[in-house]
Amino acid sequence: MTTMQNINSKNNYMPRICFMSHHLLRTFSKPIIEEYAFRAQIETIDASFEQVLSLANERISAANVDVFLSAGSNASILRDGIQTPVVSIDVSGYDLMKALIKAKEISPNVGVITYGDAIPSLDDLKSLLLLNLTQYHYKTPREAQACIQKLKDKGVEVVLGSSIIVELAQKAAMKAILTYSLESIRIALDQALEVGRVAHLEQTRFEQLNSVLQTLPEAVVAVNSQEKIIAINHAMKKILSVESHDLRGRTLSEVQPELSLKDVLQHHTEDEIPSSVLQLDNRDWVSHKAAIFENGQIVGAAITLHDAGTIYTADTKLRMFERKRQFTARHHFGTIQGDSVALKNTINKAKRYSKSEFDILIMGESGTGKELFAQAIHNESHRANQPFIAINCAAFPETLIESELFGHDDGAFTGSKRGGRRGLIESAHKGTLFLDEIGDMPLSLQTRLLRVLQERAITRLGSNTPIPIDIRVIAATHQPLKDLVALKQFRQDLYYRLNTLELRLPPLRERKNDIALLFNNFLKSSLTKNFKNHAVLDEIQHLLSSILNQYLWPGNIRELESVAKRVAILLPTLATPIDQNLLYEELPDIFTKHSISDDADQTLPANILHPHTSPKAPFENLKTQFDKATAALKMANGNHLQAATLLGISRTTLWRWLNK
Ligand SMILES: Nc1ncnc2c1ncn2[C@@H]1O[C@H](COP(=O)(O)OP(=O)(O)OP(=O)(O)O)[C@@H](O)[C@H]1O
Repeated sequence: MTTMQNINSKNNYMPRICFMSHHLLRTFSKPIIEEYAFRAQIETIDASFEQVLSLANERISAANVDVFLSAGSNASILRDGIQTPVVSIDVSGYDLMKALIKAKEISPNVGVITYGDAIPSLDDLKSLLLLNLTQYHYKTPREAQACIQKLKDKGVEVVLGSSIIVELAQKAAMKAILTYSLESIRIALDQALEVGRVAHLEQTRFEQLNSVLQTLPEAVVAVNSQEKIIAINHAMKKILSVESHDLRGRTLSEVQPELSLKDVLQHHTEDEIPSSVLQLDNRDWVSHKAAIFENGQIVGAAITLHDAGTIYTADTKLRMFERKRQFTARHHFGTIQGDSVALKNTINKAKRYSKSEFDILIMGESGTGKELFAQAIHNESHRANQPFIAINCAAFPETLIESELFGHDDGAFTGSKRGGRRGLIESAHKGTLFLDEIGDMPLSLQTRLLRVLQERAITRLGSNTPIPIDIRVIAATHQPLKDLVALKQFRQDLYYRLNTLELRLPPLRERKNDIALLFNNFLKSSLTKNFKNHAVLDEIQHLLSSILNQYLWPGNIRELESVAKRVAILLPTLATPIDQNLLYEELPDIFTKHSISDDADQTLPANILHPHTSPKAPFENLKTQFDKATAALKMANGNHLQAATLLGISRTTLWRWLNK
């Protein structure tokens, strides 16, 4: 029999209590249940032993119970079999005493039958109340029946116990007294109200979290400390091809051994567990496992699966985003540091060039700021709000640079993107195209580039249709392009086309006035915010000033910047007076004799002092680029930058030659 009492009020939540008891206890409790009808929704169900769990699970599945209220064996069965909280009606010492006194009025031969264990304190009451008291306990209905029989055989006339015992005793024509009191039932109901309220709050919180879990694109499943599934989202159910009801009471390892969380539960680690890749449902997944802790105790674990395909796509998008960022120029003339007349003149010239629409050729050694100037010119020009696209011609193999620059049409080559892809020249439409290391551009591409510059139209690879474009080209090189023209390595017509406006950037050794300023600025911006040792800072600036001035700076400002960074890392470890040996160790290039300009005329080949002279001597007799590169490296004692400078090529080109 079931009865649902009262309805729920939205503002004042009434916990849903399921009172599961033997019908005798229900009848006995009726007045109290009625008393609580306005404080809780109480459903009373008559059940005992084997029916208890299935009836309870029905309520749980229908999600209409917060707490179970039960007594004796029912309470114990429920506690063992379900996760929902269970409050039990307990027999107090006072209840027992009252029942025993009542029993004594009937007969001095009294039997007490309890569920589970015997009550040790009963023996004291025995002598106190002058009773002939026999105590038995049971676990199953059969044992309960056997206890009754044993008492009867002993001549016991009155039996105390739970409602099941009372019923069995009455059937055996014995007198019986229910040990529970109305007061104990009231106490249990009060407790159930509180537990039910808390359980409801927790359930609401769980449902909120669960609904968040359901919206996640990642597949998630969580287990308790016995690895039983406690939460799972749609994405995970789909991968496992299961429904929620298939999962009840099952461990994750049973459902899908590959996702087993037993290792996490056993290893008790709060450290991050490395992710791994697995295959399920014909797809690759990146899995993350983590333990769930509560007050320092491991209470469960969770596993998340990320679709590897989605990760690849996200990675590509991030790269695209990164690439887009490369399409903007950060620098302007204000960021170009230096007070030297040589630099000021160059800046003024560059500013004038910015206002014109002609293409520009920037010449200068590696690290003199060619890209910096190109960006500044772009930002000073009327194209400032349009794309600035930089491409390093030395960094790409010929085949790749062609499609990077010109783009391709659908099916232009194996693996070409469907729908085609626009190249960098097209992407620079309305803006500036910066072609760094133009001297390294293959001849075939020089021809195509010239056509683009003359016709102001671009034809993608695999297409015949020219697309009109409006770009300004700024090309840069550290190589003597005129010499390359003479050697027929650079097209003369392209050279004249590009150098309509020519900007020569002075190497650092030609503007020594700027060295200290640049070094100090780079040093300060590389120091950590909490570095406050001004004495060390002053001493290092003083110690290095003349050394830095004498050095040739083959890598120019880039090299100066990296020297400043190395010093910035060293500074926090130094104390005054500074141990100069530490400086020698950290900056061997700066301190080597070969680097000092006073000696340079005797010790270095001519082209390091006059970098725009031809790279031929002393390597012109060597046949292959590899031989030239290794010979230069040997001469530069393994220093790549110096070797590249000796050859008159960029470091990128040096690497390329070495890999040939
Ligand atoms: N005058 C300057 N003031 C501040 N920083 C500068 C200056 N000149 C160059 N730099 C810095 O030096 C580094 C090298 O500059 P950039 O890349 O423009 O040189 P580059 O001549 O294009 O070099 P490469 O030929 O090797 O490509 C960059 O970090 C740049 O910001």
